[in-house]
Amino acid sequence: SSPGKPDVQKDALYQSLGGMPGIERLVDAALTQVHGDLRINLFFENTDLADLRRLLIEQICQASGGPCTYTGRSMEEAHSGMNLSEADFAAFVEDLIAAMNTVQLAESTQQQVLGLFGPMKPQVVGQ
Ligand code: HEM
Repeated sequence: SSPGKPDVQKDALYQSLGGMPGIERLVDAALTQVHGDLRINLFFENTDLADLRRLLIEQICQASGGPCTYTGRSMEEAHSGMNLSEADFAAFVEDLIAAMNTVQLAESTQQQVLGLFGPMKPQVVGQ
Protein backbone atom coordinates (compact mmCIF):
# COMPACT_ATOMS: atom_id res chain seq x y z
CA SER A 1 0.00 0.00 0.00
CA SER A 2 1.09 3.59 -0.45
CA PRO A 3 0.99 6.50 2.03
CA GLY A 4 -2.34 8.24 2.32
CA LYS A 5 -4.22 5.56 0.43
CA PRO A 6 -6.50 3.09 2.13
CA ASP A 7 -5.21 -0.48 1.93
CA VAL A 8 -7.80 -2.43 -0.05
CA GLN A 9 -6.70 -5.78 1.38
CA LYS A 10 -6.66 -4.88 5.04
CA ASP A 11 -10.39 -4.32 5.44
CA ALA A 12 -11.60 -6.85 2.86
CA LEU A 13 -13.35 -8.98 5.48
CA TYR A 14 -14.84 -5.90 7.15
CA GLN A 15 -16.34 -4.98 3.77
CA SER A 16 -17.60 -8.55 3.17
CA LEU A 17 -19.34 -8.39 6.54
CA GLY A 18 -21.19 -5.27 5.42
CA GLY A 19 -19.22 -2.80 7.57
CA MET A 20 -20.63 -1.67 10.89
CA PRO A 21 -24.32 -2.27 10.05
CA GLY A 22 -23.51 -5.79 8.91
CA ILE A 23 -21.43 -6.53 12.01
CA GLU A 24 -24.20 -5.17 14.24
CA ARG A 25 -26.73 -7.47 12.53
CA LEU A 26 -24.38 -10.43 12.93
CA VAL A 27 -23.73 -9.79 16.63
CA ASP A 28 -27.46 -9.30 17.30
CA ALA A 29 -28.24 -12.57 15.53
CA ALA A 30 -25.47 -14.37 17.47
CA LEU A 31 -26.66 -13.02 20.83
CA THR A 32 -30.22 -14.09 20.01
CA GLN A 33 -28.97 -17.55 19.12
CA VAL A 34 -26.88 -17.87 22.31
CA HIS A 35 -29.75 -16.57 24.42
CA GLY A 36 -31.94 -19.40 23.12
CA ASP A 37 -29.27 -22.07 23.52
CA LEU A 38 -30.03 -24.07 26.67
CA ARG A 39 -26.56 -25.64 26.53
CA ILE A 40 -24.75 -22.37 27.28
CA ASN A 41 -27.18 -19.53 28.01
CA LEU A 42 -26.80 -19.77 31.80
CA PHE A 43 -23.20 -18.57 31.48
CA PHE A 44 -24.66 -15.21 30.41
CA GLU A 45 -27.31 -14.84 33.11
CA ASN A 46 -25.39 -12.11 35.01
CA THR A 47 -23.87 -10.49 31.95
CA ASP A 48 -24.66 -6.95 30.83
CA LEU A 49 -25.73 -7.79 27.28
CA ALA A 50 -25.55 -4.22 26.00
CA ASP A 51 -21.91 -4.15 27.11
CA LEU A 52 -21.15 -7.55 25.61
CA ARG A 53 -22.81 -6.51 22.35
CA ARG A 54 -20.69 -3.36 22.12
CA LEU A 55 -17.47 -5.27 22.85
CA LEU A 56 -18.22 -8.05 20.36
CA ILE A 57 -18.93 -5.46 17.67
CA GLU A 58 -15.64 -3.70 18.42
CA GLN A 59 -13.73 -6.96 18.45
CA ILE A 60 -15.10 -8.24 15.14
CA CYS A 61 -14.74 -4.79 13.54
CA GLN A 62 -11.08 -4.57 14.57
CA ALA A 63 -10.25 -8.19 13.74
CA SER A 64 -11.81 -7.86 10.27
CA GLY A 65 -9.71 -4.79 9.51
CA GLY A 66 -12.36 -2.18 10.22
CA PRO A 67 -11.87 1.24 11.84
CA CYS A 68 -12.43 0.16 15.45
CA THR A 69 -10.40 -0.45 18.57
CA TYR A 70 -11.40 -3.26 20.90
CA THR A 71 -11.64 -1.82 24.41
CA GLY A 72 -12.57 -5.01 26.30
CA ARG A 73 -10.54 -7.41 28.37
CA SER A 74 -8.23 -10.09 27.00
CA MET A 75 -9.99 -13.34 26.09
CA GLU A 76 -8.26 -15.10 29.04
CA GLU A 77 -9.48 -12.46 31.48
CA ALA A 78 -12.99 -12.19 30.05
CA HIS A 79 -13.56 -15.95 30.42
CA SER A 80 -11.64 -16.60 33.61
CA GLY A 81 -13.49 -18.46 36.34
CA MET A 82 -15.97 -19.90 33.82
CA ASN A 83 -13.95 -23.06 33.19
CA LEU A 84 -15.51 -23.33 29.72
CA SER A 85 -15.25 -26.77 28.09
CA GLU A 86 -14.57 -27.80 24.51
CA ALA A 87 -18.29 -28.64 24.28
CA ASP A 88 -19.25 -25.11 25.44
CA PHE A 89 -16.94 -23.68 22.81
CA ALA A 90 -18.39 -25.96 20.11
CA ALA A 91 -21.93 -24.90 21.07
CA PHE A 92 -20.92 -21.24 20.81
CA VAL A 93 -19.41 -21.83 17.36
CA GLU A 94 -22.60 -23.63 16.25
CA ASP A 95 -24.63 -20.63 17.39
CA LEU A 96 -22.28 -18.31 15.52
CA ILE A 97 -22.70 -20.37 12.33
CA ALA A 98 -26.50 -20.31 12.73
CA ALA A 99 -26.30 -16.52 13.13
CA MET A 100 -24.12 -16.16 10.03
CA ASN A 101 -26.71 -18.17 8.09
CA THR A 102 -29.49 -15.98 9.48
CA VAL A 103 -27.80 -12.83 8.19
CA GLN A 104 -26.95 -14.68 4.97
CA LEU A 105 -23.19 -14.30 4.94
CA ALA A 106 -21.46 -15.91 1.98
CA GLU A 107 -19.75 -19.23 2.70
CA SER A 108 -16.27 -17.79 2.10
CA THR A 109 -17.00 -14.93 4.51
CA GLN A 110 -18.24 -17.43 7.11
CA GLN A 111 -14.99 -19.38 6.78
CA GLN A 112 -12.96 -16.22 7.35
CA VAL A 113 -14.97 -15.35 10.48
CA LEU A 114 -14.45 -18.87 11.83
CA GLY A 115 -10.77 -18.41 11.03
CA LEU A 116 -10.71 -15.38 13.34
CA PHE A 117 -12.50 -17.11 16.24
CA GLY A 118 -11.06 -20.63 16.05
CA PRO A 119 -7.52 -19.69 17.10
CA MET A 120 -8.91 -18.00 20.25
CA LYS A 121 -10.08 -21.35 21.65
CA PRO A 122 -7.04 -21.88 23.91
CA GLN A 123 -7.59 -18.42 25.43
CA VAL A 124 -11.30 -19.13 26.07
CA VAL A 125 -11.53 -22.81 27.10
CA GLY A 126 -10.44 -23.91 30.57
CA GLN A 127 -9.84 -20.42 31.99
C1 HEM B 1 -13.74 -17.36 20.21
C2 HEM B 1 -14.83 -17.40 20.96
C3 HEM B 1 -15.24 -16.26 21.84
C4 HEM B 1 -15.04 -14.92 21.68
C5 HEM B 1 -14.35 -14.20 20.54
C6 HEM B 1 -15.63 -14.26 22.83
C7 HEM B 1 -15.64 -12.90 23.03
C8 HEM B 1 -16.04 -12.28 24.19
C9 HEM B 1 -15.90 -10.87 24.48
C10 HEM B 1 -15.34 -9.83 23.53
C11 HEM B 1 -16.36 -10.67 25.73
C12 HEM B 1 -16.42 -9.33 26.49
C13 HEM B 1 -15.09 -9.09 27.16
C14 HEM B 1 -15.17 -8.09 28.30
O1 HEM B 1 -16.16 -8.14 29.07
O2 HEM B 1 -14.25 -7.27 28.45
C15 HEM B 1 -16.84 -11.94 26.22
C16 HEM B 1 -17.44 -12.13 27.45
C17 HEM B 1 -18.11 -13.28 27.78
N1 HEM B 1 -18.07 -14.48 27.12
FE1 HEM B 1 -17.11 -14.86 25.42
N2 HEM B 1 -16.19 -15.20 23.65
C18 HEM B 1 -15.97 -16.43 23.08
C19 HEM B 1 -16.41 -17.65 23.58
C20 HEM B 1 -17.27 -17.79 24.63
C21 HEM B 1 -17.93 -19.03 25.02
C22 HEM B 1 -17.70 -20.38 24.33
C23 HEM B 1 -18.73 -18.74 26.09
C24 HEM B 1 -19.67 -19.62 26.85
C25 HEM B 1 -20.23 -20.70 26.35
C26 HEM B 1 -18.55 -17.33 26.38
C27 HEM B 1 -19.16 -16.66 27.41
C28 HEM B 1 -18.91 -15.35 27.76
C29 HEM B 1 -19.53 -14.68 28.89
C30 HEM B 1 -20.54 -15.28 29.86
C31 HEM B 1 -19.03 -13.38 28.89
C32 HEM B 1 -19.40 -12.24 29.85
C33 HEM B 1 -18.48 -12.17 30.99
C34 HEM B 1 -19.02 -11.17 32.02
O3 HEM B 1 -20.23 -11.03 32.17
O4 HEM B 1 -18.19 -10.51 32.63
N3 HEM B 1 -17.67 -16.80 25.49
N4 HEM B 1 -16.61 -12.89 25.27
